Amino acid sequence: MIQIDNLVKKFPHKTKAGKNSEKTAVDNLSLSVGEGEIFGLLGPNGAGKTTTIRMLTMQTQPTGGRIRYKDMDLAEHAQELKSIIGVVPQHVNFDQDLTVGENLELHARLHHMKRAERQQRIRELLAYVELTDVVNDGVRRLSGGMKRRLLIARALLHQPRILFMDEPTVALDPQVRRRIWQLIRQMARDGVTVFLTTHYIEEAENLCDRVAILNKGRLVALDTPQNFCEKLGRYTVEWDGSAGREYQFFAEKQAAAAFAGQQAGDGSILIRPTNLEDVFIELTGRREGI
Ligand SMILES: Nc1ncnc2c1ncn2[C@@H]1O[C@H](COP(=O)(O)OP(=O)(O)OP(=O)(O)O)[C@@H](O)[C@H]1O
Repeated sequence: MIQIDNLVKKFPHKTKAGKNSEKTAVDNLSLSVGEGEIFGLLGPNGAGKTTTIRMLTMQTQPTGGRIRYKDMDLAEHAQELKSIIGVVPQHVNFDQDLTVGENLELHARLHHMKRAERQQRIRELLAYVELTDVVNDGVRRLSGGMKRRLLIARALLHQPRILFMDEPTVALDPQVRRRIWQLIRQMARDGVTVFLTTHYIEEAENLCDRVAILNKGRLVALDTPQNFCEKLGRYTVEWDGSAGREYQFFAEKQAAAAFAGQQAGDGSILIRPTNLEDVFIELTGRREGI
């Protein structure tokens, strides 16, 4: 569905000495995403996630490389391919003076949808994201979670086959986040391919079929959350070492237990299932600022 080959984005940059230079935000990224998949791009701040999504959604030109949707080159078929993609931006960008319904109406008109089709689709989508009751409310009055759901409804109006979501649950509380996850899973079941960025490891682990870990613009690893954990070792032993918390990974529970047993008397020792955060830390070396 999505094929990315050797994608590069460089920005002009001034060095500390004031010299003109270039900064590579996305460095030779190649990956592919299948139809109906929920694919996550996970990385710390500045990893290049937003820049990648901006290239994939034609908001900025790549410096190099190739993007294809359904075997069609994005650079050659931009107009045609625009109709199959939807975008949920990181920041809420509605017209704040309009109601929920008016915002959707405006967007549908921009997509040249006919009146009857517009009305039906808006009704369907408001029901889908459970916002029917607030159709006549001004968007200013919506909660953060409602605004996110409205962004999703707006992005789905023209029935895109691929939905790009940049940090879909940033700054939402855990309950609202889970509600959005349900909605994303539902969309994937309905056949929409979802490509999202996140810096929440829990989001990638719970929601994504496959996860690409990006660090400093480079693809560090790509796999299913389950395979990532199995490759590292399904069991983690952690304890307070001389240099802070230390971790060791084991494929078998008995081996983890035997290792922990050798440290008898250390009250800080813990055996638990390995999670994607352990994988992320091993691969990026980052324990904070994810
Ligand atoms: N328009 C721009 N001009 C110059 N540098 C840029 C521009 N946009 C992004 N960058 C740089 O490119 C790198 C990647 O930024 P990007 O926003 O893609 O990262 P990110 O992974 O989305 O981070 P975050 O989680 O903070 O949103 C950063 O070093 C950033 O400073």
